[in-house]
Amino acid sequence: MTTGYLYHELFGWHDTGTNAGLAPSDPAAGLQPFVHFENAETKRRLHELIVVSGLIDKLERIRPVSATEEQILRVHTPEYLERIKTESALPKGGDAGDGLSPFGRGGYEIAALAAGGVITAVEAVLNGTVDNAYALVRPPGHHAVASSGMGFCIFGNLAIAAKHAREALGVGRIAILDWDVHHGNGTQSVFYDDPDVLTVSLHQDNVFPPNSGAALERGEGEGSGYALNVPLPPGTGDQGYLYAMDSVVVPALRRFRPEIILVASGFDASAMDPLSRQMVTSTGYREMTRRLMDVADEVCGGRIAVSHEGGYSPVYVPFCGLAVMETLSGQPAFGDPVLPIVSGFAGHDLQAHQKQVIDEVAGFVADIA
Ligand SMILES: O=C(CCC1CCCC1)NO
Ligand SMILES: [Zn+2]
Repeated sequence: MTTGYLYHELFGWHDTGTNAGLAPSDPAAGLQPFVHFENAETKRRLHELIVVSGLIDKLERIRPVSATEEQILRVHTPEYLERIKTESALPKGGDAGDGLSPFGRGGYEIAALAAGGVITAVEAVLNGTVDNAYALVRPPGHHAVASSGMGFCIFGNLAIAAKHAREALGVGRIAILDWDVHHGNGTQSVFYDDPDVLTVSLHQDNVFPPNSGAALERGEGEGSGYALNVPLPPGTGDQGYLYAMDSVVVPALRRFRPEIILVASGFDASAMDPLSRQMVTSTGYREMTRRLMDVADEVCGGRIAVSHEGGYSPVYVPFCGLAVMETLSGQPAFGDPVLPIVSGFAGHDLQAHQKQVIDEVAGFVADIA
């Protein structure tokens, strides 16, 4: 098993400042400066654990190539691209559009490298250089829509890569699984009317974006039935996520039979994340990856390309990310010292109210032709 791995130190230089990802500091309102939730630390710590654990020696290092304007414009409007480039040239940078997604000077070049990194990883899987790949990129991308960034995202990294695969490389059907704890609204919006791109999002119910990712968001026009959303109740743990994999994701992929599976891999569903209330452990991520690989072996020669999204626990993102990459590469577990704590939490078993939500969405899978 050859697993590609892509990381670049420039991703750690994406400057999101000290507005905590909430609002600019405002002493009168009691808002103190605080590092942005989306900062370099969790990604850098994951990269360093990959190195220190020795897993790096079992991975095929892939060097990112920046996305071209033409590639970015397959998803984003010219006006949006020009605004990002203009603000990126300013001494203090700018914001992708919602006031929560700042970037420093040169932010455009780093965001283009992130999008291009995912393209590079997808190309390596499609051309057989590697069997599967993990692109540890930053800034994230799954919230970005055509005319704006949002939710810490600037460009729709995975959407741009999927468009490239289809329009430049002639790939037919593509499935995109989003297990970031927040709804993959941006990716979904790009392909909402496209029956050749299946988007499946497993997320905590109505966290971000607000009022986004309901079970009845199923696509539109020709794409009706090719968007699946599983809005999981807060507190869902490993067994709830694995039941969603077994009941919705795997059956949908079997019916859809993509030529490659892309994954928006956030670790903010983990049991130690500050921006959500789920309880997934490294074992949960390991098992989710295992199930995905098994169905990928069945339907698309094992072709999987993963793009890093959210995840804000400096302590636990590293171990969750390592578990995914160990599984992708077929390597033994290095160990997770946090696991005894989080796996002991009550509520990891599948709960009736979680099963009810998942079973409702499972009923939609039959509409995939
Ligand atoms: O991890 C994220 C960012 C979510 C935050 C954006 C504003 C409040 C929650 N999206 O996947
Ligand atoms: Zn997220």
